Amino acid sequence: MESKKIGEGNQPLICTPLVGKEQEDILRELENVLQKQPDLIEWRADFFAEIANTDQVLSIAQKIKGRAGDTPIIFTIRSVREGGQPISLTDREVLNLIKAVCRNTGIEYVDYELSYPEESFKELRHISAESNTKIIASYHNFNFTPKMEILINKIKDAQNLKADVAKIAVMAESLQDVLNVLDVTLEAKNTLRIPLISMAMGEYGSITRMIGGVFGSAVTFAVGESSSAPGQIPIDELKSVLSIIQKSVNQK
Ligand SMILES: O=C1C[C@@](O)(C(=O)O)C[C@@H](O)[C@@H]1O
Repeated sequence: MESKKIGEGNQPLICTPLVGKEQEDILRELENVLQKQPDLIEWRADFFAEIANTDQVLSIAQKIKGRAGDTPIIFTIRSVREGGQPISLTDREVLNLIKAVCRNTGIEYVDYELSYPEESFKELRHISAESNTKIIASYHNFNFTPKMEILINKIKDAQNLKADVAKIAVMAESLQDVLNVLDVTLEAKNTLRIPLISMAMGEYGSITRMIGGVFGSAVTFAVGESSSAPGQIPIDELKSVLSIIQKSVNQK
């Protein structure tokens, strides 16, 4: 299978998360998920019980990378501030771990939140450029959908920080929120130099996971085995929806 890159092609890529707590759960989940043939796999390492053990994290990351073959991997440590699991690492330790992943695993993408200081971003940019690891600069709001202007600014920040990909995930509390996320996505598609991954979470938000690609979202997250956020749809169902959309919409 040919390896797909975020932002290439006119179809959104489907990413499935791994959320196991122990090594054996993660590797078993990986086997199941691979059978469903996602375009990308995200390892949500904040779920891993031994995240404070760098050697363990690197060893699992290498195993995931080795087993996934051409399917690119995203390494993510989602902070509690943005809806992740509580972990014992400081922000500095998180940065050091992500740098170690860049240097030692061959993983293609690392997620780094826009809420980290600009200096940390520059440090990561420097290291990840050496290893050719791409940075996804992300913003999450698990409570509500901020004003469109705020979302646009987050996306611009990602580009200004020289991230390779921008990502926004916000909780939709209404259909208007869904429209706003799609509106921002279309605007970014027409004005941004880097690809955007956008989605809304929750019941309403699941609409964006199906049609976000039409408006310019480069990736949509789906359940392979377990969900990592509210509103994610099982990958098989999402694939059916996307193939119908692909047939009926000429995405340029
Ligand atoms: O940022 C995202 C998007 C996400 O929050 C979602 O809503 O699908 C799921 C997370 O695992 C991922 O890191």
